Amino acid sequence: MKGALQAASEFFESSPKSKAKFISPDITKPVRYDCSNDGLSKSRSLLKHYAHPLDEWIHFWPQEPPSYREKMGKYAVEIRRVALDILDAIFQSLGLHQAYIREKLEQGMQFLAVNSYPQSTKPGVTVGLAPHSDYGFITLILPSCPGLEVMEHHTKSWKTVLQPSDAIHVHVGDHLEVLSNGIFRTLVHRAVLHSEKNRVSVASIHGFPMDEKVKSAGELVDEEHPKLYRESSFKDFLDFLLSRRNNNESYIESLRISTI
Ligand SMILES: O=C(O)CCC(=O)C(=O)O
Ligand SMILES: [Fe+2]
Repeated sequence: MKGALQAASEFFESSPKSKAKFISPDITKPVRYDCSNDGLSKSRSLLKHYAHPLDEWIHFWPQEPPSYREKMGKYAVEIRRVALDILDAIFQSLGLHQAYIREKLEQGMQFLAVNSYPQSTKPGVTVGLAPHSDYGFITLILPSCPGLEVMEHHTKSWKTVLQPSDAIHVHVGDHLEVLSNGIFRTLVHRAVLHSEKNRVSVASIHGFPMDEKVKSAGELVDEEHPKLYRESSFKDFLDFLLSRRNNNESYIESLRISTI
């Protein structure tokens, strides 16, 4: 965990030229650096890269700092193991057929969002990353210091996530809401700037393979519990992002089946 945070900080501190290599308007790129700070990223630089299967993607990752691939690669493998264990427990709690889901997760997507936020220069709350929910089943976040806030479901108010050292924060994403047919709810969250220091975080997002549709599990749909969401894949999610540009609809809202 220390190695991942160190690799993240050193990447953002590396020369503008070495980071610029990864800048691309194409959001489907397996590695992409974005420091444009508009829309979602109010004040954040982002390095996003695919991480599973590691052998397929690691040679696209940054080589600056020289230890980046080794440190972030080690973290990616370990955090995926934790994520799959947590997902196993979640699916078990829902009474779902494990083998099918396990198999899809084995081949599934993992990507890392490596984030960097400057220290806040103004007093009061300054948002670095605007409110959003994540697309996958679960997200595991490793931050260098506090700054994450989550929208509590029942009060609709922001709660600061306490950040004991060496702790990983885990939250539910859109596709777990779909798969569980609304039993697990996606979590809206945002990142605020720290008043005294720069902050980095590494978010690891886990889902099914790129083209695999996620739908509400058959075991959780019956006459009393109608299907609440349309099925979709990671690819559909990317298409949604590309087509959305002009409105603020969230992905999960776009999947909801109207009951009226
Ligand atoms: O920096 C954080 O704590 C949150 C990052 C995040 O929400 C994301 O990368 O999707
Ligand atoms: Fe997020």
